[in-house]
Amino acid sequence: MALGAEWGLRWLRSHGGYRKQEGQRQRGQGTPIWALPRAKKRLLWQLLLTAFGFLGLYLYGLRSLRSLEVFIPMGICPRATMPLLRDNFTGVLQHWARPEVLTCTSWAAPIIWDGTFDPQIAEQEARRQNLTIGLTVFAVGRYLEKYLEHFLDSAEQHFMVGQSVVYYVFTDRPEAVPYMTLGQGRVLRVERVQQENRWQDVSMARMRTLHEALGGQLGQEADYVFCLDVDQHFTSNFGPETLADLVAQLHAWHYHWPRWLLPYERDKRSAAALSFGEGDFYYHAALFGGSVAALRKLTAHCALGQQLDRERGVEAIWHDESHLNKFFWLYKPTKVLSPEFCWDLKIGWRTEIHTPRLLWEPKEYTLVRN
Ligand SMILES: CC(=O)N[C@H]1[C@@H](OP(=O)(O)OP(=O)(O)OC[C@H]2O[C@@H](n3ccc(=O)[nH]c3=O)[C@H](O)[C@@H]2O)O[C@H](CO)[C@H](O)[C@@H]1O
Ligand SMILES: [Mn+2]
Repeated sequence: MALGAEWGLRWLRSHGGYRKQEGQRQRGQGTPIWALPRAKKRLLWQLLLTAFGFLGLYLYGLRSLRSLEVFIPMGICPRATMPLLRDNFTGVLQHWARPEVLTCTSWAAPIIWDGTFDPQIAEQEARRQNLTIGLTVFAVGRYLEKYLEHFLDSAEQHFMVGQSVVYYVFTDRPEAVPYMTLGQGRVLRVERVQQENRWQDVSMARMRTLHEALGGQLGQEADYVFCLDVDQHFTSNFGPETLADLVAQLHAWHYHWPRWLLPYERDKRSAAALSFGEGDFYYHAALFGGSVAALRKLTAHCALGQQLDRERGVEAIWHDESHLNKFFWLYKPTKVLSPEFCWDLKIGWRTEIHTPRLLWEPKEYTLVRN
């Protein structure tokens, strides 16, 4: 406070000085900076310093403020729940390996963190079950050139390595999909979708398209499916330990936040609305997955909610993500992935993030969005 007052006084003083010098200013137009009167120079410096100060706060201050959120506890698993915690592919989870984070939900679903599961056991189990795993991704408009190749390349290196995988690329320009040499047991199918006028519509239209695909060939050939955004890439092993009937991803920016602060849709007119007592976690729409039957239900629910909103002339704040969050509130995921599975480097370094599996690409909306 005292500092602010001091700053204000100094500013007023120098500003007054400026006014006094007004006449001089007009006479001396075009005067170089070193020849400016003292008061003006002081004002100039103060403006410059303030601008740099705000820039610094914006670039580093907010980030350091954000890094304090790790001290907001995520909660702990009840002791009675711990022995029950199983990964459907690795068996009992070693939740004691990660005491600093939340490893289960209140409905006893595991939250998968690095170190709590054995990836090799999961791989063997998936092979034993002879599974085919689908990976869907949309690359419409400029998202195709910007992200698709890197996304697929990285998936070849890290996504379900050693398993049968079928990629489904949905795009408005199938001919522009880059040619890829795929590993054994992996195929890529390209499906045409229409371009939409707004990027929000491309994002939301995914739910209906996925619903139809899951009812068709994709649903017949895959046992489990993951549906991903294209503006990210795999950086480490993303294997069968992530599989379950209904899989949700904790949003990297919100996993420490108290529930009432989470960016759910609050407008009651929207089908996605959650009131302040509702919601478990904030889930990220850039990654969700599950069995074909569960995903049929999820995509039908979200597509219908979006349709109802359109008819009422409203749009949920985070589009398909808002509807997804409503769905996961009503129908709880059977497995939750820690933010390690879909991390944003912009958040900065955190001890609890051991091995990021997917990384967000830097957001370059002006380049890719309409
Ligand atoms: C940090 C942030 O702001 N996150 C929100 C933002 O995610 P994003 O900023 O990550 O959205 P986005 O631009 O990645 O769009 C979602 C996905 O749709 C596809 N796509 C989208 C537009 C397009 O013209 N072509 C195309 O192919 C593509 O696969 C893309 O990855 O928006 C989403 C949809 O509302 C969610 O609400 C997210 O929470
Ligand atoms: Mn995205």
